[in-house]
Amino acid sequence: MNPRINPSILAADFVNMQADLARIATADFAHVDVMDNHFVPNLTFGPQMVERIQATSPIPLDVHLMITDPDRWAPGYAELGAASVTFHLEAAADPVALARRLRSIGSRAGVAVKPGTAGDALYEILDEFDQILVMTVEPGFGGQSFMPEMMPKLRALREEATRRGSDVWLQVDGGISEATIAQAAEAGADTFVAGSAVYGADDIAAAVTGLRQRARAASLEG
Ligand SMILES: O=C(CO)[C@H](O)[C@H](O)COP(=O)(O)O
Repeated sequence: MNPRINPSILAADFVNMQADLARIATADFAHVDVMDNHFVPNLTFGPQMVERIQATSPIPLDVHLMITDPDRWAPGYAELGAASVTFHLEAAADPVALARRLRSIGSRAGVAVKPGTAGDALYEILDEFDQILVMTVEPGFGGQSFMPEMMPKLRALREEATRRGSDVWLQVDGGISEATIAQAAEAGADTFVAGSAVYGADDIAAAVTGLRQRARAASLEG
């Protein structure tokens, strides 16, 4: 497994975004949290800002939409050129139609599930997605504690993907650090979002490398 490390720019300095994007150039994707203060009780930014981030980022964008009515808004983020667009299963009226639309625009289609949402709702529609995001905190804020109780859901999704011969990426987001990443890797995650653990480090490139190494070692053992 070649783990992907996606720093969450929720932990970046919003008024020095260009510099903070440059600091994560050795990572795989910049994870961009779009929050609308409806689906989650926090507000970040919308398409105008994401368009500028897309133009400025040295690495592709992994957009995570924590918004209501993604059926209406998600395609616009794919049209901006985001490499992946992930919407929440809980918010989408027609997840399959939306995933197909995102793929038709040229973006990877992702679906996210909150901690209280079961993963098995996705089994029958796994092939419609390029990545599944298992939230390991309640979405809305950075700096929260990792929820190890999400690992059975992640493990079951990995087993189901393997059983179906699916190459879907399994992503985790929330509380990922050097102390927690191994658990998620052992349970089957291959893509790791980390905000505080990356932007809070003195040496960001070393933090990205450290997370990658830990995930790779754990996935080999797991
Ligand atoms: O989606 C998110 C919050 O909803 C963030 O991406 C996530 O919380 C990352 O922050 P940290 O690594 O500090 O937990």
